[in-house]
Amino acid sequence: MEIRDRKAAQRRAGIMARRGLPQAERAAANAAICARILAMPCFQKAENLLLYAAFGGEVDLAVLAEQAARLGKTVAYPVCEENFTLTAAVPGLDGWEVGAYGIRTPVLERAALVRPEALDLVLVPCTAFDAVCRRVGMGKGYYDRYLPRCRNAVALGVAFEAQRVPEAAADEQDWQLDGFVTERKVYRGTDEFEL
Ligand SMILES: Nc1nc2c(c(=O)[nH]1)N(C=O)[C@@H](CNc1ccc(C(=O)N[C@@H](CCC(=O)O)C(=O)O)cc1)CN2
Ligand SMILES: Nc1ncnc2c1ncn2[C@@H]1O[C@H](COP(=O)(O)OP(=O)(O)OP(=O)(O)O)[C@@H](O)[C@H]1O
Repeated sequence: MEIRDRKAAQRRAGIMARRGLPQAERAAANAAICARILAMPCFQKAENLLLYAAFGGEVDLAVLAEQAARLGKTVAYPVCEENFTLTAAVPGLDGWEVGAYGIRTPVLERAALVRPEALDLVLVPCTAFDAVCRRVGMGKGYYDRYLPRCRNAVALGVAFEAQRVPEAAADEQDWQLDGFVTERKVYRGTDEFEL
């Protein structure tokens, strides 16, 4: 099978897997993942974070966002712009709308922007991943284009164990993540940073 087709199949299966988690299991896994990230040096040291607003059964990082704000960290969210680029935006007062793909998104006009080089930690959603931290996303390449610009940030994938596959269908363009966090453990992708 072509890599493109394997990717599409893993994407479909991963979306089904993350949506199919029973409510109680999902809640427990979300809590465990947030607790795990909270304990990581790469989170504790980070001043500027890029999170995401969960949709389609993704790991929900709301508890982590709350704690990060309480700790005085800057918490930005991705906004989809032209040519599949992302902008990191910190929502202002009354600063949310339903944006591209039906995802809750900061209103750019009321947001403070964070430059990609200023980010210390990027939490990356996925549809499927593997133990060496290859990632399959939603298929538009937003993060593959954006992560190389975040040259000072730890890129940490976030997923449920149910989304893990033996070998993710990644290609040359797919950005290698520094690690992946699930409810079970932290997987290490590179040794560039302390996680
Ligand atoms: N929470 C969250 N925010 C994010 C992302 C993400 O994966 N999760 N993104 C990460 O890139 C960007 C948005 N990328 C997206 C790309 C495609 C589709 C989408 O729904 N595509 C198809 C259907 C996909 C399918 O079911 O196979 C469509 O357009 O209909 C959604 C988001 C930026 N924000
Ligand atoms: N760094 C890049 N520069 C330009 N185009 C890219 C880059 N990375 C990926 N693309 C293109 O984007 C499209 C989608 O890529 P891919 O299937 O890897 O997305 P994905 O990683 O699953 O999605 P996402 O990052 O949005 O969650 C492909 O056509 C690919 O060629």
